[in-house]
Amino acid sequence: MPRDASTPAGARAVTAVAPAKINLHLGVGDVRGDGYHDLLTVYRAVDLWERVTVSLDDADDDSEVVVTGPGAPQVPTDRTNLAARAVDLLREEAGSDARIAIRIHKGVPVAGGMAGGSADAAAALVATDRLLGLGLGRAALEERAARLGSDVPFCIRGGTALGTGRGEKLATLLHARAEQHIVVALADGGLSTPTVFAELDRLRAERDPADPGRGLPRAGGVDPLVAALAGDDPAAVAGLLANDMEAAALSLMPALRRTLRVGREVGALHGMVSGSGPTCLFFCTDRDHAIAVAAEISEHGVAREVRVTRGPVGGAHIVDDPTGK
Ligand SMILES: C[C@@](CO)(OP(=O)(O)O)[C@H](O)COP(=O)(O)OP(=O)(O)OC[C@H]1O[C@@H](n2ccc(N)nc2=O)[C@H](O)[C@@H]1O
Ligand SMILES: Nc1ncnc2c1ncn2[C@@H]1O[C@H](COP(=O)(O)OP(=O)(O)O)[C@@H](O)[C@H]1O
Repeated sequence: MPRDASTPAGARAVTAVAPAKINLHLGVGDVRGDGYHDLLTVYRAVDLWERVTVSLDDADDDSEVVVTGPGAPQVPTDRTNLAARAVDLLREEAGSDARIAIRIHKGVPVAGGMAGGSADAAAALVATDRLLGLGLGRAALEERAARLGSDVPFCIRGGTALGTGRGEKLATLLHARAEQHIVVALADGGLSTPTVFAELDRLRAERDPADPGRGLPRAGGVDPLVAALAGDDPAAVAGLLANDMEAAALSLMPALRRTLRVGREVGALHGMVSGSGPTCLFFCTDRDHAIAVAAEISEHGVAREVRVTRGPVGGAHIVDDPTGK
C-alpha cells in the first residue's frame, strides 16, 4: 500500500507521552438520558506517564498493537485499543491509507482509576497528528479526544482543570499551582468504570428509592478547593478533597477500607480512592513525607505496589528522546 503523501519526509516514527490523572474533587450527578453522569470534577495531571510510539517503518501488519510494561496483558491489542481508535480516527479524517504500527508502554496502573487508557488515546492523537503532518491544534485534538472518552481531553491538556459535562468540558485552573506529593497504592485487580458508576446509582437508589440521592452524601461545590489550590498549604488542600465514587468503589472492593485506614494511621494528610478506583491516593506534606508514608503502607502489606508521585504536570506532548521520561 503506498505511503500517505501527506507524511512529512523523514518522520518515520513519533513518540508522545501523556500523564495519568487524579480527581481532587469528583462530584457525580444523576445518570443522564445518554447513560453518562454529569460531573463536576477538578482534574490534576500527575507524574506517571503512558508512552505511545506510532511508526510507518515497521508497519507490515497495521492491525498490530504492541503493549509493554506493568499490566500489559490486560490491555487489548486489537482495534478496540484506545490508541488504535485514536490513530484510526485521525487517519480516516485525513483520508490517509498510511500503515501505522502502534507501540504502547504502560506507566499508569491499568484499570486503576487513573485514566491509563485515556492517556494512551491522548498520546496517540498527539503523535499521529505529527506523524501524518496534520497540524491540528490543541483545541481540535481535544475535540477528537472527547469522541474517544470523557477523560481523554484532560490527558491532552494536563495541569489542573475543572471538568464539567461528562468530564470532557475543560477550563484550566491557571492559579492552581500548589504542588502535591502523593502516594499511589495499587490494589489487586481493577474496577470497571461503568460498573462503579452503576454501583453508585444503585447505592443512591437503595438509600431512598423515592428520592435517589438523599442519604448518600454528595460532594458540594469546588470554590474552597480552587482557592486552596492557589495557596501553598498542603493540609488545607487535603481537607477539601472529595470523591463521590469512593462509596461505590468501597462497596465493590471492601478491602480498600483497610488500605485507606492504614494510610491515614501512618500519617497521610488525607487518603481517598482515585476516581472509580481501586487505586488509593494518600496526600502528603512534601516528598520526604510521601516516601515515609509509602514505606509504611508497603510494610503493612495493604497494597499490591506503592509509588510516589507529584502533580501538577503538563499534558500530552511529543518526546524527542524515546528513552527519556
Ligand atoms: C470516572 C472517571 C473520573 O475521571 O475516570 P476513572 O476514574 O474511571 O479513570 C471518568 O469519568 C471516566 O472517564 P472515561 O474512562 O473516559 O469514561 P468513558 O469511556 O467516557 O465512559 C465509560 C463509561 O463510564 C460511564 N460514565 C463515564 C463518564 C461519565 N461522566 N459518566 C458515566 O456514566 C458510562 O457508563 C460510560 O459508558
Ligand atoms: N490503551 C487502551 N485501550 C483500550 N483499553 C485499555 C487501554 N488501556 C487499558 N485499557 C482497558 O480499559 C479498561 C480501563 O482501563 P484504564 O483506562 O487503565 O483505567 P481507568 O478507566 O480505571 O482509569 C481496562 O479494562 C483496561 O484493560
